[in-house]
Amino acid sequence: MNFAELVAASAEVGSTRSRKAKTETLASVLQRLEPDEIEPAVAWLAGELRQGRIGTGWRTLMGAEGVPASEPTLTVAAVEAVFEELAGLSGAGSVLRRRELLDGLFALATADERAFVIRLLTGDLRQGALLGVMTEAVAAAAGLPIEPVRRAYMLSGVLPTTAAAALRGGLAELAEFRLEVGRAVQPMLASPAESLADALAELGGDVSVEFKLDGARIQVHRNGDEVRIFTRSLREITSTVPELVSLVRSLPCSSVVLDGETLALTDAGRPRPFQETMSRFGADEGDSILLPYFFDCLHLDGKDLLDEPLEVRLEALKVAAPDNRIPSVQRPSPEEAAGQLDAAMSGGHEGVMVKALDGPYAAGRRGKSWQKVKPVHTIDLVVLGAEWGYGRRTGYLSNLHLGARDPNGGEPIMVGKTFKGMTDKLLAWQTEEFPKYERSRDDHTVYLRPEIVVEIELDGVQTSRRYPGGVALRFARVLRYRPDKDAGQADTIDTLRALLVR
Ligand SMILES: Nc1ncnc2c1ncn2[C@@H]1O[C@H](COP(=O)(O)OP(=O)(O)OP(=O)(O)O)[C@@H](O)[C@H]1O
Repeated sequence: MNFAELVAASAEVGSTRSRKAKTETLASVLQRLEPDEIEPAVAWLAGELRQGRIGTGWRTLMGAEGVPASEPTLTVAAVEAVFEELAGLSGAGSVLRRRELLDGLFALATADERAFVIRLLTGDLRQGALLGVMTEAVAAAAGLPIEPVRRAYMLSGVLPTTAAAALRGGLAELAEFRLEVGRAVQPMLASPAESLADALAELGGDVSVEFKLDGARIQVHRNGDEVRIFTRSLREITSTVPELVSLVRSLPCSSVVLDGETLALTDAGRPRPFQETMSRFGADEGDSILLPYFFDCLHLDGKDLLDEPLEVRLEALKVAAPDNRIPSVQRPSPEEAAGQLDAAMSGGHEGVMVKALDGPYAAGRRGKSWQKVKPVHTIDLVVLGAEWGYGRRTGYLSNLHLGARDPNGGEPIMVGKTFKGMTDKLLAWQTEEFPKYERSRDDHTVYLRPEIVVEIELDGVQTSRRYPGGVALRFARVLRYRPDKDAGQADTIDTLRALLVR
């Protein structure tokens, strides 16, 4: 396929708010691709490179000048070949070769194609929010129902691979995706419940009511002595959490996949701040000790359990990790369930999860069979920009512009601003970190690529004429940043609108 067609389709997807129009445009591109072009094209349309980052900063790119081509001649395959070579470069001569490759590519590219390549290589096109729409487009293009595509995506964790399988091999090839010990799957998510009583009323009595610990999600894979640990967004963190690795290695089983939450505790046994847990997911090993609290078992000793009801998975969990389970009660009376919520809150935790005991592990989407009950209302929003502070905050990036996710895969929709809840340390961090995501700036504000997710505590929302989504936050304050989430996992404008009616 001509690269120009893909570039035009990407622009078209970006310029409409309609989910249907986006899906149709994407599906029509997918149908016209050569088999080898499917994977790169799906990645690019979501603003990603299959090769990850390929070391071409702004500076290198801006050096590539000259008159753009007047006629498009590049193909998707030809552009991918250049990216492949760029990704493989290292050592002596690589700077020169990079320059040559980019110059060669730019000489053949039209102005639109150049702009697309630059935005792709700098991460400016990255659109986690588009993944849901893309999954639907893959199903439509392949003429398949959505469920098998979603399931294969959950099992592979990689949409381009899933798309290639769906389009080239249909249902038969999708069915070949299995849970593979060692390869992360998309985690199952929960829906928010209004209250404990509501969750119990909706799910009936056959539930597990578990502490909702305020740590960070982990997915643990063990095959014999080999252990791998992943975050919520499927990033591998095995090397930074040695204490979890050795604990998992000592569990009484030979192969296992566990889902859980990890956190560090104070000497008094209370949870340490979330930031401390997250910092252990970075490069440094830190000095706090992380403990795992498992709540699900997806595989045990050769048997896949994804399609088994939760009750069976919890039995397996009892066998695999008897001493590292999250506190839970099964089939509680309403009083026992309320007692569980009280116990969680007085232990310094976030709330409880109420889970249907007959539900399979349905990943990737927010289902009703897991419901979270949290007395304090928080939402995850995308940082769109920050204004320079004044007075005591002069020189610091302070007032945040906040956006909710567009469920149809468009740019986040601005819903308010806040400069509340920030410590001096956080202000310093924002000032240092935000310019790395800069899209543009004016005298007052640095505008950012929509990638950073922040958890906001709020009193509610109100209707607004000023903001484009028709809703604005009321008394919003920063609770913490969520480096374990990307913009595709932020809360949607619909979630905020639903708060209007409360
Ligand atoms: N017992 C539990 N069962 C499942 N998830 C739990 C449990 N305790 C804590 N969690 C955490 O809660 C999250 C599930 O809530 P949700 O699906 O809303 O994800 P989230 O958006 O990260 O949640 P939140 O923003 O409320 O922390 C999980 O990702 C996990 O990290």
